[in-house]
Amino acid sequence: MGGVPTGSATLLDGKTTRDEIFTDLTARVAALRARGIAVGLGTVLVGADPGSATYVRLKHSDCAKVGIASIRRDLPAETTQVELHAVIDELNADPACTGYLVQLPLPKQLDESAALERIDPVKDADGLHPRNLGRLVIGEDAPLPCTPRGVIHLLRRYHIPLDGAHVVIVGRGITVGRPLGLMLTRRSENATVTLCHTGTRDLADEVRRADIVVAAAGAPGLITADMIKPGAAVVDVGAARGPDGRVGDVAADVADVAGYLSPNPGGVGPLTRAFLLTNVVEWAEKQAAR
Ligand SMILES: Nc1nc2c(c(=O)[nH]1)N[C@@H](CN(C=O)c1ccc(C(=O)N[C@@H](CCC(=O)O)C(=O)O)cc1)CN2
Repeated sequence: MGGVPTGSATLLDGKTTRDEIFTDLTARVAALRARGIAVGLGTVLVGADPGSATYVRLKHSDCAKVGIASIRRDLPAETTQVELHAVIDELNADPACTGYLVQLPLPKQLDESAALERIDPVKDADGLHPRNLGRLVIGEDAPLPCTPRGVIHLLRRYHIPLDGAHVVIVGRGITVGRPLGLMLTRRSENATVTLCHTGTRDLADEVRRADIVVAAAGAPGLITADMIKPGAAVVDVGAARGPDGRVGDVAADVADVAGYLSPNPGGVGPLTRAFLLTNVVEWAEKQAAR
């Protein structure tokens, strides 16, 4: 589970793909700066979850690489909803912060939906504000959630056909499964999607029909080799944390059956970060064009 697969599948290399995106973003940020337009990404991290702390740290080091200013708000685990909303209001009002995110998950005492709704939708770097998710549902322009953007970009980068493909997504969360299903069924992607979850009966039968499997359940080892159609593309977005770090949903022997497989780490994770920066740069470019 997780790590670099050793079977015959072609690896979907997220790090190289991320570097390509960063090269492009660096030039676009410089072009904006030359026109006097600054781009600034903010993060709000509540508590000390080790996974979340790592992701936030990496997001800020990415900003430095492409020339985006970054603003950090790290709050204690016992932060109240009122205190969290005050920080969100502050970032909404800060002109140096052109886009930001609240790192999920939040500690149990906090209401995630209320926090996401409090973000100014034009500063929603993650595409998770209900107005922006609603715009995705009705096919209007909006910032798109970063991990689904990363999954689609990685599949396209390796020329894996989406048009007419049967994609089985395992996981119904708001950061991956639900928005990915909406994005893959747009006319531009034209895939057919089955959205599975922990309550799906005969999960193995559903997965076996897929040309492309996206595993985003956070259940280590859930997807095994016997569930994979030979030659299928398998994208592992699972993000459980084991004693040795991040652990994906896909068992190691899937690499012997799949045609393509994303490593985890080193697959979609780096692209989640790349598309976060892409969202803020795209927004700045749209503003500049108005
Ligand atoms: N506000 C949000 N919260 C969360 C999101 C999100 O899109 N917005 N998604 C996930 C976590 N996530 C983004 O924050 C994320 C996941 C993975 C990575 C990443 O770079 N992973 C690396 C390994 C990093 C490491 O552990 O050293 C990889 O897979 O190679 C970045 C961001 C939940 N929360």
